[in-house]
Amino acid sequence: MSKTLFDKVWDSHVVRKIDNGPDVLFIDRHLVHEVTSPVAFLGLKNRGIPVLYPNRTFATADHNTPTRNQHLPVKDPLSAKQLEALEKNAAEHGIPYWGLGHEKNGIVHVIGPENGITVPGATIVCGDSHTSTHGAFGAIAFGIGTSEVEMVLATQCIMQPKPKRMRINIDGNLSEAVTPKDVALYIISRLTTSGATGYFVEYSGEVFRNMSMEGRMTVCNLSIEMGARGGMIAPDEKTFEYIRGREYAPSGADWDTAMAYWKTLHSDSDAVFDKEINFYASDIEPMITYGTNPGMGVGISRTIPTAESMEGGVATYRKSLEYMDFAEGEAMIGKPVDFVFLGSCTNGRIEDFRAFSKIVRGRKKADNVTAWLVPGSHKVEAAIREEGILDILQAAGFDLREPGCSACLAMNDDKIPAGKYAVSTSNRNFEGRQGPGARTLLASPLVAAAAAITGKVTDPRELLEPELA
Ligand SMILES: CC(C)[C@H](C(=O)O)[C@@H](O)C(=O)O
Ligand code: SF4
Repeated sequence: MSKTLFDKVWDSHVVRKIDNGPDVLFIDRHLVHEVTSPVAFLGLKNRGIPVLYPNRTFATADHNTPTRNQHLPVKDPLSAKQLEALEKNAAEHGIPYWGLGHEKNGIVHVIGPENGITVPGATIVCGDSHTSTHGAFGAIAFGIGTSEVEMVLATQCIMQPKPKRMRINIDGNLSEAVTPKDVALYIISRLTTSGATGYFVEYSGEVFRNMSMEGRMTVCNLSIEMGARGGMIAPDEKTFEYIRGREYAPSGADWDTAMAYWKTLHSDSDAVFDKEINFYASDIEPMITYGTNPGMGVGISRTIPTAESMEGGVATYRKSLEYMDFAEGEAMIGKPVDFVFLGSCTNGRIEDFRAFSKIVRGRKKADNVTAWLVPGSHKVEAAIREEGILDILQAAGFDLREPGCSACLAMNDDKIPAGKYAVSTSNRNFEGRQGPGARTLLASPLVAAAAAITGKVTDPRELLEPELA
């Protein structure tokens, strides 16, 4: 029988089917961070249960971590406590732990792929919603709650109702300065933040085939922001090349066995989806959000939609604009910007720093902008130095911080002050997300770089050298 990619991976991990209930799924890889794991470990302790497969579990510190002076003790007492708890729990259960300063440390969704933990056909969970990122490799990856983290630590299984299948197809070629982030923000603006609720999405078509692995990760990362349980892309040569030789990836004869399986991981030509959606690459321009959810995005050259043009939720819409201190019908171009944040599990990878540096090369940071450039991991940081990107950034008046989630959610020292506008490459623009009262404009690294140089919302196409576009 023909199957979708999602069905192939899901069905091969079902340990037991419960009548009229969820499936019990085997979980290949479990990623753990300091925020959602302490209570789960405590639960195990109280019940006297060990971690079943410590070697399928990987722990990193990312959310509560400072992005300056990581060699010094963490000042915030709550953060310090969370980090200590994770280190202690990992040591007690024999789980690899990559704490602050460790060469493999970084944001959980950046380090998984980087170290070859993320592979096609795997089931991957983490107590974190953006676990969907790992779907870029053709894995089924989704976020879970703390009680489920405990369940996975104890049994390496999870109970999950099977989501429905959606396919989003985009053919054609992306225009100049249109990045994977713009593709994702475009999809969410069209589907809304609940448009894929109850579904697991497969992205297909030329646009995703032509995308780098980093770009695919950005798109899958944002799947959760349209309500999807996760998103995935069929693995291809690019995927295999990315994984080959990474530390936790299969090697030798295991590589050949893995490849034989991975090559079967695509939706069969006559596979049936519960919902299919088609968009066209030529309709997408560099995007920016104007409101307080990731679905409130427009092409950067457009104006803020009027309340009348919104389908329902006018009161929420108006409240959102009030929070942003924006008015209906205003142009986005030219809006003043106080902060620029380049980083997060959405856009904190090397390709994002390359894109940012393309625009800032040979120019100067605007005086009115505070810029926080935060690599997603130490490996990204090392690549930024090795590729000479740091020199370009420094010459333009920027500096680099140390890896972590940083201003993506302000659970650490990096908080955007109340009332200030931040062009941010992260994934959420909810009220207070980047700090109490902070106002977030989600965008790509190119749009962020253009804002950092001009001090206002600027179309990146104006600043790109034609041959670099
Ligand atoms: C802290 C964590 C539970 C949270 C998540 O699940 O996504 C965070 O990573 C976020 O991005 O809001
Ligand atoms: S970078 Fe942001 S979205 Fe990603 S895991 Fe950290 S807080 Fe969550």
